[in-house]
Amino acid sequence: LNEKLVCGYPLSIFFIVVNEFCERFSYYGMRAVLVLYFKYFLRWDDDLATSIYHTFVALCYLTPILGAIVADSWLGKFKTIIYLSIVYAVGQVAMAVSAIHDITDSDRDGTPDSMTFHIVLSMVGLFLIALGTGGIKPCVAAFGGDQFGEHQDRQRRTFFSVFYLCINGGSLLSTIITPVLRAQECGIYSKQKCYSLAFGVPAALMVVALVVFIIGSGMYYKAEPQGNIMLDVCKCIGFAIKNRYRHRSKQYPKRQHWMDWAEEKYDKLLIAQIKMVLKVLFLYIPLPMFWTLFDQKGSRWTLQATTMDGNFGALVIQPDQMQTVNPILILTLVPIMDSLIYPLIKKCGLNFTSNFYFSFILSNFQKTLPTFPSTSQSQLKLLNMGSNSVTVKLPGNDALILPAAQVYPFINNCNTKFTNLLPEVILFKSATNDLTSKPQEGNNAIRFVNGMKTAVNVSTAAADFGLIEPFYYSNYSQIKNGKATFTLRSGSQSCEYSTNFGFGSSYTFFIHSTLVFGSNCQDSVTAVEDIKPNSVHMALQIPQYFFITAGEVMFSVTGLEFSYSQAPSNMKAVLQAGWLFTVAIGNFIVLIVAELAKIPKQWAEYVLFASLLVAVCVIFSIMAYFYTYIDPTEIEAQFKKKINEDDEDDKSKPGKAEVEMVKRDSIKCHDEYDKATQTKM
Ligand SMILES: NCC(=O)N[C@@H](CCC(N)=O)C(=O)O
Repeated sequence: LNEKLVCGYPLSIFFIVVNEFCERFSYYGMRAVLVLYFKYFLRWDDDLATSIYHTFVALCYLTPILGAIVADSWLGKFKTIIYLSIVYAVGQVAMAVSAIHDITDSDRDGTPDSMTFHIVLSMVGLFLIALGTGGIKPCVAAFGGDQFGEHQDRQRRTFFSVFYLCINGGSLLSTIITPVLRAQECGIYSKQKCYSLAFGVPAALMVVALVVFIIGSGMYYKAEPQGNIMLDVCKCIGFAIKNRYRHRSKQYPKRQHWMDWAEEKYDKLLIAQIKMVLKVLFLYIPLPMFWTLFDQKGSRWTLQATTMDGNFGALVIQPDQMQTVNPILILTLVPIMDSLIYPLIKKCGLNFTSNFYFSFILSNFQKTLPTFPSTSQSQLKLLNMGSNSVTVKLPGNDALILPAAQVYPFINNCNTKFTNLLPEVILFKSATNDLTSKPQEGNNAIRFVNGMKTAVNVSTAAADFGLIEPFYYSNYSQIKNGKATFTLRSGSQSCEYSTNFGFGSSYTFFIHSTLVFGSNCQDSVTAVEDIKPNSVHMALQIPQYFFITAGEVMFSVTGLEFSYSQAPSNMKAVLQAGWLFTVAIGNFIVLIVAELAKIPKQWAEYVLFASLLVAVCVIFSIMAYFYTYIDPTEIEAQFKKKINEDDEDDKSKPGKAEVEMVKRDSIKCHDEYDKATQTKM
């Protein structure tokens, strides 16, 4: 092993953790703006955007198997990391290029003319990123673990904690930075939201990650790959199953483990190693449920945040920025757990090496949306633009008294026709122009209705509503939260109207016929609330972030180290990939339950997930109780020693009796393995 030590730690791990920091910056930075890119750049709807997003995340956690097989069986971890990092960086560059709208904007109107080009290039980019990020992920963690000697167990545990901190440091920074970059405007012919920059910076960070990793090259301990181990494993398992089936009759004595049926053909060391791996993989079965809940931060929880109030006083938080709570909590909780809680638990004599905590989903639902018409209905709004109340009689309905400057929402069957309304009563048919969902990104959707006999121009610093004809209305414009001042103009005369906005509301502003330009027009505009502003504060999401992150710290950091320490030497990356595979399954569950099953009530979906997690938690606790810790290095050393001794004996006294003895010894050694794994945790 590498002997260059700093404070008892190999110097090489410095390059590995910096590489991980940059790589995670690249991954999470790109992921933070991905759904918005699908929605606003590629113009996909919510469902398609969410489905492709979760499919991509799931793919990123499926490809570790590929990377691990290549690393453990063929190229070794070092070369696999280098080659796949190049693939990864190319993918990130492809994403950045796919987001340059000018490439296909031949008419220079600000929108791409060939969406197919952008879709194809971004899908190719995402595929390469999934291959790269997933492929190197199990290799980097295991490669870091490889840098420690047998006597450095404590340092290796600390390494995995620091490794996790770097993951979250990178993710925290990028989740803050890339949404800011995305919000900038850039372009050659026309200025648009700068997704290319938001993808370009992660691409640059991936190149930095690769360069840092290469700089450390001379300092790493590089374990040699040990042949096509996965093929051997599959063949060995296949043979054991076949052999067991062939000897299913009662006349054959039972063996301790079904894998022992491979003994006739396969090396006992390989069989023992497969047993170690299978034992751990069996323990992983309930784990995807944790990731099912965990990975909804990026979708369901962010969508929930769009319906909440993000005003934290001096700070206004955007819905997608709430995700940064997770890395912030990780950066705080990991040091507290490592330096305080775990040592305290150890002092109390409790064994707490394998933890699995469930989190509670605090589902806060809000009724800020009005009742919208069903598909067989239409919604009408009656606006009285006059200065006196009027009585309106609609066919088949009682007479309505409509006060001055008021709106009356009215649901009716599509086919009813209304005629002969008073000139000052304006009729809106909502199917064509009313907003029926919360405005995006916590913005407010605003429109104006002109009740004057002259055309009025309305504008603010952020939006231009254009010239509104008499008794007509403008399109909706998006206004951010806070105070907005609208300038109302007719010819050379103007006046100003100011009001405050919260998050996620929709208003129709009526300009009265009595408005006099040149004076204060504050009293001559009436605001009618179509959709209430978000009333539940985003801070209420913090407890749910806290619980899920506390669960993550106890479960995921230890799980990473557990997967390394319990894996045989030739399958370290493979077991890391098995661990990551549970994340992929978790995301597929989200895809199936949340996206395809479409449970109508969101609270019912949350309750379903939380109940499943409680059940899984109980099952996992029982499984973990019966799990016995092993020391793969020691077991492998015992086997190797025995094999060497047998070889020596074979050389000096070849003969049938000796061969039998070797066979017996081998079986004894195998029994020792079984005994060694009987001790409970
Ligand atoms: N806080 C998220 C995080 O740290 N994620 C890690 C680990 C994921 C895992 N399944 O181990 C990451 O590497 O992104």
